[in-house]
Amino acid sequence: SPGRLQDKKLKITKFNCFAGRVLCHLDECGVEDINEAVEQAKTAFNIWGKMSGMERARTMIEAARIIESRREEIAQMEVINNGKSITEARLDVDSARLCIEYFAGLASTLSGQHVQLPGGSFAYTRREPLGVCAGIGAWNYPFQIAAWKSAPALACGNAMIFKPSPVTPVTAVLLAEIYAQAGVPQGLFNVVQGGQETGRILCQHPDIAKVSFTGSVPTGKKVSLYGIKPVTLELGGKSPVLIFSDCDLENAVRGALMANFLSQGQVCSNGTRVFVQKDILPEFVKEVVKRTKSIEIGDPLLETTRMGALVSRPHLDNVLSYVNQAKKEGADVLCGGEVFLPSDPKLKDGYYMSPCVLGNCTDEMTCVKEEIFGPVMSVLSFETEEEALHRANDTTLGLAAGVFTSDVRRAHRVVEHLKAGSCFINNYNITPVEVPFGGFKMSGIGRENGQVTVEYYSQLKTVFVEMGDVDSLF
Ligand SMILES: NC(=O)c1ccc[n+]([C@@H]2O[C@H](COP(=O)([O-])OP(=O)(O)OC[C@H]3O[C@@H](n4cnc5c(N)ncnc54)[C@H](O)[C@@H]3O)[C@@H](O)[C@H]2O)c1
Repeated sequence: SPGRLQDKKLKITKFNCFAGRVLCHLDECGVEDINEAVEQAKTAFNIWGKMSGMERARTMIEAARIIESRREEIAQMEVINNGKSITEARLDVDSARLCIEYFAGLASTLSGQHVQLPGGSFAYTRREPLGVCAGIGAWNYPFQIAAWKSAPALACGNAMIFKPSPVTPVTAVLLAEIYAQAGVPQGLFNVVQGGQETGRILCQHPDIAKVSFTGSVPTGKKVSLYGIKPVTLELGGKSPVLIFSDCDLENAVRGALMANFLSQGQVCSNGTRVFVQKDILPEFVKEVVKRTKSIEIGDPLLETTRMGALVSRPHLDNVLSYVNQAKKEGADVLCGGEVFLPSDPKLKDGYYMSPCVLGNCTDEMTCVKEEIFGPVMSVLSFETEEEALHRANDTTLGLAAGVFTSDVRRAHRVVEHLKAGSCFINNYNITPVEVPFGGFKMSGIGRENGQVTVEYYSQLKTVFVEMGDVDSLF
C-alpha cells in the first residue's frame, strides 16, 4: 500500500542468475532515504551546476578512466548481477565508458543563441540544467543503463538519483563509487534500491525535476502520469527485420542472430519478427537453425560461453511458456526452447534455456505479437516489399527495425516507411553512443545518446535585453 515503506524496511533478495543461489539482501529505500538522497543531490547540484562545462568534463573523463582501469572487475560483477556472458558484459562496460567520454566532450559545447532585435536591442538563450533528475533502470543492461542516463545528466550540470531494477541491484553502486572517486561533489550521483514503490516515491518527489525511465510499456505509462515534469521513456519493442532475397545471405543470417540472441534475447531493440522473402526462406532457415544450435550455453564467466543464464526463475518460466503457446498456436519449434542443464553441477540451479527458432509463424500468433524478452526468434515469410512493410508496421510498438538488401534504393525506401525510431540497414543491434537511440509509438518518448540528448537534460531560458526606453502604452 502507498506509504508502506515509511515505517518498515522491506528486504530485496538478489539471486545469482547463473547458479541460482542467494547473492545478497538489500533494504528497500523509503521516503526518508529518498528525502536524504534528494537533499544531498540538491547541495551537490549547487556546486556542479555552476561549474563550467570544461570543469565538469575533466571529472567525467576521470570517471571514464577509472571504469577502464576496473573494466574486468565491473564486467565480472555484471555477469553475476545479470547472467550475461563475460564477453558481452565487457562490451557493456565499454559502452558505459564511451558514453561518459562522449558527453564529457559535449559538456563544454552547451551554448545558446544570440538574436539581434530592432533598435540595438537583442535577446539571447541560455541552456540551463534542470536540477535533480531521477533515473530508473531495467535489469537487462544494469551498468550501461546507469551510465547512459547519468552521463548526459551530469554533462548538462544536473545531479541524478538512480534506482536500478531490484532484479539487478549491484553494478549501479559501482558507478556511484567511481563518480565519487573521480571527484564529483558528494551525492551528485546517488543510488537508491527498491522496486516499484521506491520508484514511485522517487519519481513523485516534488524536487525531482525530470525522470528518465527504461523499462516496460505498462510501467512507462504509470511514470508518464506522475506529474508535470519532463520524462524520457525507453520502453519495449517487437521489432521487425526484413530480409530480401537480393541480400548478402551470410550477413543477413549473422544479423538475425545478433537481432535475437544477445543478452539471452533480453534486449529491448531485438528484431524478433524476422520476415524472410519466400524464395530464400529454406536456405535462410537452414543456416540460422544450424548456427543457433551451435551457440555455446553455460557458465557466463567462461571465455567460450556465448549465452549465459536468463535473469530470474520467473522470467525463464515466462519465456518457456511463450514457446509452449507458440506450439499450441501452430508454430514449428525448429530448435531449442527448452530448459538447458549445464554439465557443471554448480550451475544446475541456474536459469538456462536453449535458444529457440520458431518457423511457420503467422502475424496473429502470440509469439509474433508480444514482447517475449528471451531467446526466441519468430520467422515469417513474405512475397512483396509492400506486404512486408505493411506487416512490419502493424504493431503498437516502434523501437527498432532492420532491412537486409543489396539494392541501395530499396534499402532507403524501406527505411523511410518503417515506423521505428532506430533503423538498421544491413546490420542490427549496434548502438554507438554518438547516435540517438529511442522509439516511435508506444516504445517511448525522447532519445538517449547523440547530441540531441542534451535537449532532454536541459532547459532553454530566453533573455530579452532592452537597449532603448520602454515604449509604454500607458
Ligand atoms: N528502450 C530501451 O532502451 C529499453 C532498454 C532496456 C529494457 N527495455 C524494456 O524494459 C523491459 C524489461 O525491463 P523490466 O522488466 O525491468 O521493466 P519494468 O517496467 O518491470 O521495471 C523497470 C524499472 O521500473 C521500476 N518500477 C516498477 N514500477 C514502477 C513504478 N510504478 N514507478 C516507478 N518505477 C517503477 C522497476 O523497479 C525497474 O527499476 C522490457 O519491456 C524491455 O523492452 C527498454
